[in-house]
Amino acid sequence: MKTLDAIVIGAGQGGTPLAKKLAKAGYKTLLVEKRWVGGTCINDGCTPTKNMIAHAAIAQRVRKSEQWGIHTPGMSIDFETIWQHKNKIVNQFRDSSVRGVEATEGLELLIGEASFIGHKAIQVKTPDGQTETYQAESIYINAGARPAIPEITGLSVTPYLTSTTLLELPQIPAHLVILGGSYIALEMAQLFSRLGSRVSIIERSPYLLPKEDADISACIKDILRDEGIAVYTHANVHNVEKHITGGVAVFLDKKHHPEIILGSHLLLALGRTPNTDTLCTQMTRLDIDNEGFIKINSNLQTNISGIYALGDIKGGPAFTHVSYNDYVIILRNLLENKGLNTNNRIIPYCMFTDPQLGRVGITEKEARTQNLPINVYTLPMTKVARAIESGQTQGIMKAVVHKETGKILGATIIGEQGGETITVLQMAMLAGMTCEDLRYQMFAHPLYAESVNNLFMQEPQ
Ligand SMILES: Cc1cc2nc3c(=O)[nH]c(=O)nc-3n(C[C@H](O)[C@H](O)[C@H](O)COP(=O)(O)OP(=O)(O)OC[C@H]3O[C@@H](n4cnc5c(N)ncnc54)[C@H](O)[C@@H]3O)c2cc1C
Ligand SMILES: NC(=O)c1ccc[n+]([C@@H]2O[C@H](COP(=O)([O-])OP(=O)(O)OC[C@H]3O[C@@H](n4cnc5c(N)ncnc54)[C@H](O)[C@@H]3O)[C@@H](O)[C@H]2O)c1
Repeated sequence: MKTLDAIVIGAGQGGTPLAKKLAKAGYKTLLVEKRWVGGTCINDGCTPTKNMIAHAAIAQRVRKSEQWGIHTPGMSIDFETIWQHKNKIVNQFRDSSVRGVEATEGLELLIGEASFIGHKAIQVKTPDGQTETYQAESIYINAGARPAIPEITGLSVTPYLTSTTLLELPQIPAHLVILGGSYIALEMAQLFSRLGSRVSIIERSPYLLPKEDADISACIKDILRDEGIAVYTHANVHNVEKHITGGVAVFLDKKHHPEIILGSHLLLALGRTPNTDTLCTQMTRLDIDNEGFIKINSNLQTNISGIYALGDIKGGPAFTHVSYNDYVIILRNLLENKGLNTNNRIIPYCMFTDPQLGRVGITEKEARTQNLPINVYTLPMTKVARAIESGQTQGIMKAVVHKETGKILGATIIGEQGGETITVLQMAMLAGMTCEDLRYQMFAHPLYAESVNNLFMQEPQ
């Protein structure tokens, strides 16, 4: 068994930079990756979807161009070019990550699947069928998650796609039926609808995006329906089956929905399952929760001293920037003794529908559940100068503010550039600024950010 200073399992968004920095700091480090360097974000997540979303946005602009006096008759979509462009960008990002790893002295990259075989010891099964064994005092687990495939009657004999396999499909589905109504579902729904698919979304909860406030979910639902996407909420899937036409049939329980939805393709967007099962975490007695996520403390340390977990595999908000920030915490604590932790991290995110949904901090319903004294400010995009000038008036700005301190607890912006504009509020939260400070702050005119003044000039509820 080979002994190293550090082993990083999974070349995801936290693991890759961590492995490089550990090696640069003089730790003899092994980075084990079972598939592709870059993990979900680069290969199956953010990069390919955001590239395809950019293509779809152009299609939509052209479609709507006539309203602006620009005539573009004869528009058509060449999916092969879109698909190849997406693949090119993904390969470019992946290759650049591989080059970065390979150029790092003291870092060994091993392609293969790691699993624990004992306390701080792993085996790696390589693609050529060999098995190698390693041990290290420090082990960092960044093995991520994969699409969840829950038990649904008939699913085992029905063809289905996941977010990963949908991106590998070299054609536009005629009718994409999506189970789930959260981030993956909504981004994919609008993307493929704009490229020409008919799209139906089936969400079990009463609202799309069940974690968001009901007014925010309703706003997103209206936007998607306006584009011709069928949305069924509060809809229970009874069973699915392969249809005689070669497509799929989804049978619903709910009385006020059609009993059967027929589509050409079925996409499961029902959350993600942590990759702890294949890691054999019991061999090193790691604490795992009921859903399979690794339990960690606020320093990202597991129950075993020297073993850390970062990114999606530890549960909590599953975003690339969270995984990256986990790496920053671990590294700076190790090398700079900073004493950083995950407590009170202000976590932003952006759903890349068009318009975007930018979010930071807590929602109104979370604040009310915690019995916090709050003021809620809202401003529809129809009152934002920049939005009116640009013809992008769908959406809403919303902020939850502590009644006594005036500090911002959370905010949501559905709007063109919503993800960028929410960052203004995130920075204000980090700086401890109050809504009073922002009400009178000077921003360049006529940016979307300028509407932060107007948001806090509204009468709060
Ligand atoms: C379709 C889609 C779109 C998304 N869009 C966004 C977005 O716009 N913005 C955003 O912030 N987030 C987005 N996400 C979420 C984001 O991709 C993840 O939160 C992020 O990639 C998590 O990174 P990670 O570091 O935890 O792990 P991952 O990136 O998942 O990396 C884990 C790596 O570990 C490897 N691995 C697993 N098991 C083993 C093993 N036993 N041995 C060796 N290697 C192993 C895997 O092959 C993988 O490469 C999206 C996700 C999806 C699916
Ligand atoms: N822009 C972004 O940052 C971005 C984009 C895509 C994905 N992501 C990340 O990927 C993760 C996974 O996304 P996701 O959308 O798959 O999962 P999710 O866990 O966010 O949502 C799953 C949805 O499926 C619904 N559902 C569950 N079972 C169902 C059933 N049987 N029938 C109908 N609906 C059902 C749930 O109510 C929920 O709305 C997210 O947590 C997110 O952090 C981020």
